Amino acid sequence: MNRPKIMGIGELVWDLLPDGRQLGGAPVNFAYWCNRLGAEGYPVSAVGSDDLGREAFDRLAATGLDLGYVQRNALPTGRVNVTLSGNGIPEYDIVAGVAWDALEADAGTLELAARADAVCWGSLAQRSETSRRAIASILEATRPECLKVFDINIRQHWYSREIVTASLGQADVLKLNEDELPLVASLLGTGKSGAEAIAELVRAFSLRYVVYTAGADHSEIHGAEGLLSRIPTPEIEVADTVGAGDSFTAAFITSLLQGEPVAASHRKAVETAAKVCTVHGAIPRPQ
Ligand SMILES: OC[C@H]1O[C@](O)(CO)[C@@H](O)[C@@H]1O
Repeated sequence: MNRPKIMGIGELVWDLLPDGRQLGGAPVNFAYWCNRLGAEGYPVSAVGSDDLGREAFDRLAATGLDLGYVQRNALPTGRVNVTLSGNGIPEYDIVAGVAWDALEADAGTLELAARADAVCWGSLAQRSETSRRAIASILEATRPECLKVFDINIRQHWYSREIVTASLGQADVLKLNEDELPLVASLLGTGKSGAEAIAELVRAFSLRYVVYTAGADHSEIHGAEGLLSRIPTPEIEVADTVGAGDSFTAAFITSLLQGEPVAASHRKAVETAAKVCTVHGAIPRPQ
């Protein structure tokens, strides 16, 4: 099987969960799952020169990920206070002014971008102008055939109409969930909801796919022809849902690039996300 090169660009954080800290950050979770499912997954992020940064490196290195694109700078390593509701749904309090807010598009990263088969980014890492510019430069360095995946991952108030529309304009694939869809529809002033809002996004931004997850209910893949696949979410014992969406996107994209059809890639995504929900945190602790 071929090993597509897939980059996850943006935040790297320690998720401070009620039962301890876990590595996280959507792009890192994404890269981890791409790698685990048979792609070459590359996290592109930054940590500080502090103890948490060193520990993040050690923990990620133990997973076998290539950390050659994780930068180090003088800011503190990212941290997120995570509280969980009764059914394991997280709420995030994301510390600002941290290492991944100063991401740079260095020569090595641009060179990797020029060879990448897919790149994935979100809205949160674009909260700082520096990282927003770096992400734009990395996207610009990709080949036309590189699949551009915007996993919107709206967190707290860290998004804007400008960031969302600019990223949608770059994307081939959009991933969003049931809370994010109405938010995006209202940001863009479409006045539409549900499947109509998705169809409008596909049309307005010439998207190849919209990957839509509705938590414990179901998920859908949409294309220019409309609904392509719909799968009910399996019933499982949920530890927490942290990182479930990131692993969903990773499995869908990896499978597609490995040549699987949309429906099979969607099934793989559903299975992978279900697995992530049964463990605490986004990246399982090494055994
Ligand atoms: O990336 C922001 C937050 O979202 C997650 O990636 C889960 O999707 C967490 O690991 C992180 O704290």
